[in-house]
Order: sequence, then C-alpha cells, then structure tokens
Amino acid sequence: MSRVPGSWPPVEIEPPVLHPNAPAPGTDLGVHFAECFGCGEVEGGLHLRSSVGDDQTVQSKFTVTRAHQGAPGLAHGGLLACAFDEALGSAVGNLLRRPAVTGRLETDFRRPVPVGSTLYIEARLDGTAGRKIYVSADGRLDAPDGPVAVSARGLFVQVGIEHFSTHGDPQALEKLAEAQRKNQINP
Ligand SMILES: CCCCCCCCCCCCCC(=O)SCCNC(=O)CCNC(=O)[C@H](O)C(C)(C)COP(=O)(O)OP(=O)(O)OC[C@H]1O[C@@H](n2cnc3c(N)ncnc32)[C@H](O)[C@@H]1OP(=O)(O)O
Repeated sequence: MSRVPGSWPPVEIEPPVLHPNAPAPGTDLGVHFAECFGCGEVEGGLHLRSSVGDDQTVQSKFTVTRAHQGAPGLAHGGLLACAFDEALGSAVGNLLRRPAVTGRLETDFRRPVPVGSTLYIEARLDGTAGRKIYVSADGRLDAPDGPVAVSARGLFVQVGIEHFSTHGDPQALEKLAEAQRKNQINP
C-alpha cells in the first residue's frame, strides 16, 4: 500500500496480457544488458538478479554494498529507486515483451536499508491502458517475507524500437540484440 494519495492505477486499466513467449515461472532472467547499472556486471552496480514469479510477477534481489551508501552505513534512496526501476522494467520487458521506458516512478521509503542487507523485490503487472503500463513493487528486508522497506509504483510507456536507436547508442543496441540471439530470446 502506497503512502502517496490517489488510487492506483490512476486510470481505467485492462488486465495485462502476457506475451506468448514470456518465460515461465521459475525462469532465471539473467542479465538483460551487460552494461546495465541495475543488472549488468558494472563495477559498483546493483547486480540485481531476477526470476519469474507466479501471478505475473518478477522476483528480484540485490545486496547493498558500501558502493551504494548515502548516509554512512545506509543505502542511498536514489539507488534504491534505481533497483525498483530495474525490477519493474524487468517485469514489463520480460512478461509483456513490449519495448517501454519509465515515464513515472514513485517510491515510498519505509525503513532504512543497511549496507550488507539484501532487498527482496516483488514486482507485479497491475494493468495497461493503451501504451501505458502500470506496475508496482514491494521490497522486503533480508527475506522474501521480511518487513517491507521500500514500495514503488511506476508508469512505463510503450515506445517504438527506434526510440533506443534514435536517442541511445545503436552499436550497444546491436550488441544487445546479438546477446539475445545467443541466449535464444525470441522477441
Ligand atoms: C526479452 C526482453 C527483456 C527486456 C528486459 C528489459 C529490462 C529493462 C530494465 C531496465 C529498466 C530501466 C528503464 C529505464 O531506465 S527507462 C529510462 C528513463 N526514462 C526515460 O528516459 C523516458 C524519457 N521520456 C520519454 O522518452 C517520453 O516522455 C515518453 C516516451 C515516456 C512519453 O513520450 P511520448 O511522446 O511517446 O508519449 P506521450 O507524452 O504522449 O505520453 C504517452 C502517455 O503517457 C502519459 N505519460 C507520459 N509520461 C507521464 C508521466 N510522467 N506521468 C503520467 N503520465 C505520463 C501521457 O499523459 C500519455 O497519456 P495519454 O494522454 O495517452 O492518456
């Protein structure tokens, strides 16, 4: 439950329809892009690991290191928001297979998250309204049933694939496509 006032999702939605090639519950989602700060092998990155859960969810976890501090000994709020962006984006990308970017991300920080702790994040698809995809997540401390430390909800907006080549790095995009072909990920 969010502390931000207002109903969620804020518009009338349709139930999410999983892509026919969406990975089955239990599937390890691996690294979607080696240079991704959220899940890639980036020094100081979050190294978030995700797998498909039941009921249109993605389960992710990451361990807070000294590289992630804001206040001494505590995770930086912006980095926690980053972890949720990644977990929510992974749910959208893997379960719906619709290219999308974060349009809006809200986070509620409920408990401090100390260095050394592991955050267990469950991200779920809430619904869609045309190009708009609504998702939300809870992050629990140190166990899948631990106390909720952070909650988030986000709006992802579906874009054409040219969004990434126009605004991003076409060569990196080609590397990503190559990695997906190697891992036999069907679009
Ligand atoms: C197999 C594959 C696996 C892949 C795994 C992937 C894992 C990935 C994990 C990584 C995850 C990391 C992910 C990242 O880091 S994504 C990086 C961070 N995000 C961005 O860079 C996005 C930048 N923004 C844009 O490009 C544009 O603004 C977008 C594309 C979002 C919309 O511009 P566009 O001109 O195209 O469309 P529009 O403006 O008509 O908007 C469309 C609709 O949306 C509504 N709207 C928009 N914004 C908001 C808002 N803030 N609050 C409320 N509503 C908002 C808007 O009212 C409209 O609604 P309606 O009027 O139609 O009703």
